[in-house]
Amino acid sequence: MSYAVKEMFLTLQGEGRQAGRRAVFLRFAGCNLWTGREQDRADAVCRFCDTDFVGMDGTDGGRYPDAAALAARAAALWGDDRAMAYIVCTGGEPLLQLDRALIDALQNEGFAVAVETNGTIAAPAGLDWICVSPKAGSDVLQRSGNELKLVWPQPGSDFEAMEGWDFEHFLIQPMDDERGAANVQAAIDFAMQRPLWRLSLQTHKALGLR
Ligand SMILES: C[S@@+](CC[C@H](N)C(=O)[O-])C[C@H]1O[C@@H](n2cnc3c(N)ncnc32)[C@H](O)[C@@H]1O
Ligand SMILES: Nc1nc2[nH]cc(C(=O)O)c2c(=O)[nH]1
Ligand code: SF4
Ligand SMILES: [Mg+2]
Repeated sequence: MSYAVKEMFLTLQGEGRQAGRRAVFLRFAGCNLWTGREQDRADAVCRFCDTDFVGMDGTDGGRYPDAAALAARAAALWGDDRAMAYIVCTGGEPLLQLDRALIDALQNEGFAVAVETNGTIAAPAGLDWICVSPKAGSDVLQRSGNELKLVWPQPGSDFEAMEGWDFEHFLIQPMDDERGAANVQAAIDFAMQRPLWRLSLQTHKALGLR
């Protein structure tokens, strides 16, 4: 199978329980909850997305013909010492494309393979780290994983039901939009009221990292 990739780059994971970890980011093109076009945002299921995932025009973007070719380029971005090699598959919605063949190829290059998903598509077997970020108004099929990261505030999110899902970590992350500091305060209030949940900040934005 071929893969449509928006961009790939080396940075630090900015969010969640792996924040601060050196990581290759593999951003797939396309999402099932928004076209990515601004004129469609108001009618989308997911309306707060902070990411351009349209097309294949970013750094190291393009259509990769097979899993081995994509994994080889990711490995070149990481460098030669693969002892702690870590790749975050994101998007867009990575589970539209990430399959067992690509997970195997990435692991053969020495990567631990993480995914950032909206949870509407069940994850393939073999992943090393699963982050599910539910979107209000969508049906979450993937109810297990390593971390559940809820962007807040999101009216209509059933966070009490989520607390019964099978995750190691529950994170509450302020929505980055024009309300800015009010959303940060809302997330702080949430974490203060519900000790199961920890605050997750998008540290890469504050630090000027990609
Ligand atoms: C761009 S999404 C791509 C992966 C997948 N489609 C998903 O939604 O999880 C990566 C992460 O950024 C989060 N995110 C997107 N827009 C955001 C925003 N405006 N503020 C805070 N987090 C946001 C998502 O919830 C998700 O956890
Ligand atoms: N540094 C950095 N950390 C991130 N964590 C999740 C991201 C994403 O867009 O999925 C992201 C991103 O785009 N950059
Ligand atoms: S599901 Fe993820 S990639 Fe898709 S629009 Fe929402 S935040 Fe963006
Ligand atoms: Mg991002």
